[in-house]
Parts: sequence; structure tokens; C-alpha cells
Amino acid sequence: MNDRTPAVPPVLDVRDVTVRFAGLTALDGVSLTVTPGSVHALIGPNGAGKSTCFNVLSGLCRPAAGSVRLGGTELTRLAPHRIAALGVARTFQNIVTTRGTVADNLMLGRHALSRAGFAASALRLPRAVREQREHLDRVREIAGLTGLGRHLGSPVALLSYGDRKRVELARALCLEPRVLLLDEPVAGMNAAERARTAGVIGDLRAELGLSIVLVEHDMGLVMRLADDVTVLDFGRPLAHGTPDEVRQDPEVLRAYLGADAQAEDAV
Ligand SMILES: Nc1ncnc2c1ncn2[C@@H]1O[C@H](COP(=O)(O)OP(=O)(O)OP(=O)(O)O)[C@@H](O)[C@H]1O
Repeated sequence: MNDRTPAVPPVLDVRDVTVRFAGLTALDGVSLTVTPGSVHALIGPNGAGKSTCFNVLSGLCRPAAGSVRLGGTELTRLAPHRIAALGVARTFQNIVTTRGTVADNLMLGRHALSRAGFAASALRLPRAVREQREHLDRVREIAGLTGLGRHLGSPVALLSYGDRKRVELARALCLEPRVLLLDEPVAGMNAAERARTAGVIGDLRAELGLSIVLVEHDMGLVMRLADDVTVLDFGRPLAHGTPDEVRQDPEVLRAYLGADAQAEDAV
């Protein structure tokens, strides 16, 4: 821990959220509570509404009904940048970072936290130089936490797929979030990269005390990392509980986990 470590994050409370796209109800009365400092997984088959839920949490999608609160603050009608400023950062399923070095991209992630104005930075006034140095120090720490320390000077385009996915994660961390929304953080990775990223996510929770909401199809990762699991099916909440409770829930086995869960139990 360090003095930038956020205090205990506030509860993220999602109540009765409904989202409709034309005739389709993508989320239908979804509620979940993310306990401070926990990993809360959101799982379900393709089209269950997981990404839509993330879009609501990060302000990209406005629900027809329901509310999202972070501590005492209502997030539901806020713009994405306001929600990010309040401490909710996200990654996306697809890699969006393709240019510049790892350090460049992480410094961009710090931009929203800069206090020195454009003129002070352009003129390299002492205050701006000091702030820049502090951001660089923090970028180095975050790169270390995410396993990117030795890649800081590398162009992102030359990194392995797994490292590029972790650049997305590190960039979200550069906002110093209290809640981190991870949308399929290991999708497309090989087994070694998955294990590495799972270790990084576990360390983040332990070292930064973040609340993490995790959307992931890799059930092994979900079962290993999550404290709580909410299962969606056709936009509706199907089950909620610990990983062990959810993996034994007959409705969940029928609707979603099926062979995967049984295969995992056999390991
Ligand atoms: N912008 C949109 N316009 C219309 N329908 C949409 C839109 N976004 C999502 N949907 C529909 O809403 C439903 C939920 O989609 P969503 O992407 O949230 O599911 P998901 O659980 O994240 O699926 P996946 O695991 O495949 O990413 C789907 O039927 C999808 O086709």
C-alpha cells in the first residue's frame, strides 16, 4: 500500500435496472451490490446483458428504470467522464490502445488527474514539472503492479497480446479508481497469459483494496477470483451467491455453466 491507495471504496449498489433497445429488454430489473474491496463477477451466456450492465455502470447507456449508486452518489444520469472522475474506471473487451509506448499510454491515463493547466505545462513551470514527475513515478508503480515494468519504453504495438490487454488494465488503474470494471480481461489469451493476468487481478485487490466487477467467460478465473457471483440470463438475474453456491445451483447449471462447470469440478 502507499499514500495514494484509495480509502475503503464505497458500496456500488445497482437497483432494479432495466434497459430496453427498441423491442428488446436487454436488462430486466437487475440488482446487485458490490461489497467494498470485493471481486464481484457478472456471468451469463452470450447476450445475457453483461456488457449492457457495464455500459450502465460506466454511463455509456442510460437505463429506462432503476438506479446505480456509489456510496451516497447517484451515478445513473451522469456522463461517463463524471463517473470516471468519481472513481469508476473500466476496460473494454477489445484492445483500444495501439499507438505510443506503454509509458505514453499510461501518462494519458493520468491526464484527468492533472491539476497544472495547459499553460503551466507548456511553459514547464516548476509546479507542472513536479506534477509530471509524480505522475511518472505513479505510472512506474502501476506498470510494476500489472507486470509491465520492463515494457514501459516499448511501443504498445510490439507487445504480446497478453501484455497489450494488461496495458488497458494499467491505463484504467491510472485513474486511481475505487471501483474497477473489467470486461473480459483474459479473453483471447493463452493459458500462461490468463494465469498471469489472474495473478495481477488478485494482487490489485489485495494491494489496492479496489472493488472489482468482473465480466468473464473463463469460469476457472471467475471461480478463482470472485467473492460474489451474479448470474444473468436473457437480461434477468438468475442467481446470486458465492462461486460455490452458484456452481451448484441447478438453474445455473442448466442455463449456463453446464459442461464447463462439471469439467472444472473434475479437475
Ligand atoms: N446498442 C444495442 N442495440 C440493440 N440491441 C443491443 C444493443 N446492445 C446490446 N443489445 C442486445 O442486448 C442484449 C444483451 O447484449 P449484451 O452485449 O449486453 O450481452 P452480453 O451478456 O454482454 O453478451 P456477450 O457475452 O456476447 O458479450 C443482446 O440481445 C444484444 O443483442
